[in-house]
Parts: sequence; structure tokens; C-alpha cells
Amino acid sequence: MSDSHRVTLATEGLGIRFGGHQAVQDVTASFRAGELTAIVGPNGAGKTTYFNLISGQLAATSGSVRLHGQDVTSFSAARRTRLGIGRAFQLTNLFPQLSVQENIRLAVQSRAGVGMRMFSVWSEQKAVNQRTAQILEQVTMGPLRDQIAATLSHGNQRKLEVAMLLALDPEIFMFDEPTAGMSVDEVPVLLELIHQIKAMRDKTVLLVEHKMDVIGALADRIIVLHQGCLMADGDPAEVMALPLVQQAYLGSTGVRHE
Ligand SMILES: Nc1ncnc2c1ncn2[C@@H]1O[C@H](COP(=O)(O)OP(=O)(O)OP(=O)(O)O)[C@@H](O)[C@H]1O
Repeated sequence: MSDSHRVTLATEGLGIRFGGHQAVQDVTASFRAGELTAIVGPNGAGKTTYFNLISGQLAATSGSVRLHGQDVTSFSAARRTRLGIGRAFQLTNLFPQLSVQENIRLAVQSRAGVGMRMFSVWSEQKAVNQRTAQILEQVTMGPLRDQIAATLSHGNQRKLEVAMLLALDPEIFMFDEPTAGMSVDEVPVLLELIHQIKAMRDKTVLLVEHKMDVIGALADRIIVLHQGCLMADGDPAEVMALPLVQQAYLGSTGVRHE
């Protein structure tokens, strides 16, 4: 099997119960390098909870999460991050009082573990500076490098968050409604960034998304959750055409409920 199609992440019978409510139930799915999977479903279907179970923000009450076959279900979120599960949080990863450049620099340093080897501080700092400049350019935020993160527009804050995730260079990228709250003209740049990540071929991308145009532009595959259960999994066009999905996700009128 080529490297870009190997399974990197999998959930087996994954579930969580909150008191009497089974928010996610018996979800078995595997995700491959070079593939972007959109996770869709009506409000309250369990999409964010499924994400939380994968990234470790929530502890599963049944089933397992596997990274390259290793069972990481009992690992903390921080440990999963170190192993390569990277999640863009809705702006909670930013340091609001630092500049764009300083934010990215911190993420690059964190990835590189700078400071551990004093004898090579100079060359490490040079490498950090180069990588920071490269990411600033990639996310087209060069002109904003000295702006304080808290003063950025919402769209640019979301972009900075993706930039920081890029700097951390995880193997698994998880995005939960990355374009939420963005203005129409801010959306294409972010989609292009996610497209670039997918085009790296060795990254596995998971995307929780409501907007059909975003899904259409990016998804190789769609997973549908409904009342916590996996209802469909497959090719986007085929999955969205299923009567079951049309009814549950789009509603009988064909209009999605935001
Ligand atoms: N910490 C929690 N405690 C209790 N119930 C919870 C908790 N987190 C989520 N739930 C419940 O689990 C269900 C799934 O919620 P979740 O946020 O995962 O849905 P979602 O598909 O992401 O919805 P949306 O599209 O509205 O974001 C909901 O009924 C929600 O109320």
C-alpha cells in the first residue's frame, strides 16, 4: 500500500455516555494519510463529541482510538498531541497579547524543542526564524507579522490558528468548523490552506463542517453521524444522495438547519 493511503487513525466501537445520554455510540471508522474526511450531521449528532474523544478532551466510555495501531484511548490530550494528533481549537490556542510572528514562532519552537541543546542555540534559532518566515509566507500573513493577535480580525485569528497548527506539523489535522464566523471574503484563503495541507499527501485531515460548499470543495469522503451513531461513510456524492442522509441531514425540505 502506498504511503499516502495507509491508515493512520482509527476508532473502534467508540462511544461516550453522559449520564443517561449516549452522545456517541459504537463509531468504527478509519482514516488515511492524504485523505480529507468531512464529518457531518444535524445539530447535536455528536460530531464535536467524536472529535473530543479522538483528541482526548473527553475520555471514552466504550471502544478505542488507535494511532498507527497503538491504542491511545487512555492517553491525555497533551500526550496525543505529542504523538501527532493536532487540533485547531476555536481560537483558544492563540496568545492574544503576542504578535502574529511571536505566536507562530512559539509554535515552531515547541515543535523543535528549542532550548534543549545549548551548544547549538545559534543554528536552532536560525532554523526557527526560517521556519517562522516560511509559515508567515504560506499563510500570507507577512504584512501582519507585527500585529498583536487580539487586534486581528476574526478571520485572521482563525488563519493564525491554522498557521500555528502548521508550525506544530502534526500528522493528523482536525478542524471543527474552521470557517465559522468568517466573512465571505475570508473563507477562500482558509480553504486554500486546508487544501494545501491535504495536498501534502502524508497528512490525515478530519473536518467537522456544516457548509455544503466547504465540504464539496475539500472532502474526499464523508462520514455522517446521526444521534451519535455512524449512519453513512463513503464517497461524498454517494453519501449525500442517500435518502436516509437527505432526510436526516438536509431535512425533508432540503434546507439544512444551522
Ligand atoms: N459534556 C457534556 N455533557 C453532557 N452532554 C453533552 C456534553 N457534550 C455534549 N453533550 C451532548 O451530546 C450530544 C452531542 O453533542 P455535540 O456537540 O457533539 O453535537 P454536534 O454534532 O457537534 O452538534 P453541533 O452541530 O450543534 O455542533 C448533544 O446532545 C449534547 O447536548
